[in-house]
Amino acid sequence: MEVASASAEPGRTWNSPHWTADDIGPDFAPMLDAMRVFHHRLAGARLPDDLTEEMRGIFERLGERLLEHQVPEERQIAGRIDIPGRGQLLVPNYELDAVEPDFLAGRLTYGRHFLGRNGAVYGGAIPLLFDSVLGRLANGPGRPASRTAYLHVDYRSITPIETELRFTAEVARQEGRKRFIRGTLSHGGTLCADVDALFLVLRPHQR
Ligand SMILES: CCCCC/C=C\C/C=C\C/C=C\C/C=C\CCCC(=O)SCCNC(=O)CCNC(=O)[C@H](O)C(C)(C)COP(=O)(O)OP(=O)(O)OC[C@H]1O[C@@H](n2cnc3c(N)ncnc32)[C@H](O)[C@@H]1OP(=O)(O)O
Repeated sequence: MEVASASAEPGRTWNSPHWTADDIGPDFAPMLDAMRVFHHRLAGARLPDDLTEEMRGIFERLGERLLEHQVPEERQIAGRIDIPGRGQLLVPNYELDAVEPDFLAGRLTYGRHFLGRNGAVYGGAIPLLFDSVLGRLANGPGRPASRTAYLHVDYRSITPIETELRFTAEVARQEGRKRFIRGTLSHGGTLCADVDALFLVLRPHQR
């Protein structure tokens, strides 16, 4: 496996380090998909004690096995690879339908893991999505790395779980180091939330 340095490279962009499917083996992405399904079912479950105990044992044993495979951030795969979900479990998985230099559009479904109350997505999971999608646009190909300075999210209507949602993100304008990006999240014709964000291109000493 070739090891690229994410943090020491001044011109790094969205895709650096550039891990490929060869770096993860055939089972990594399906294993994460299984974990996602597990998260949703766990959030929706009332567990009997014997199953809780069995699961605790399994997780403790698997957690122990992961210890010997810990790597420094520069070699981390999670969140650094261009596969659906970017190889991590923090941000809800989404699919991109349109990828242009100044515009992205896509779809996602928040599962039960992201439930707040009454069938609605937990509010904080929405800026999480926006930071990821808008951050991806802000740090797109040919753009030097930038960091979120603010995300202003307005919740316009309840965002339902287990329902396909659509999002957009577009570069509104660029002023020097400042990239102003806005986005929307909708359900059918209903706007669920929108966002105005500022990303600041990093100065040479910043990382
Ligand atoms: C955790 C770091 C991650 C870095 C990511 C880097 C690379 C990405 C590479 C690949 C991409 C991969 C994934 C992308 C996916 C998601 C992206 C997520 C990105 C994040 O999730 S990242 C974590 C959250 N993020 C922070 O942890 C920021 C903490 N913070 C700072 O690091 C500084 O605060 C900084 C750098 C923002 C600014 O500091 P600075 O010293 O460079 O700039 P300065 O203060 O001089 O401001 C210059 C001009 O911007 C105006 N300005 C500044 N801040 C403003 C604000 N909040 N509101 C309105 N205006 C503001 C000033 O008013 C001035 O304006 P003017 O020039 O007109 O006077």
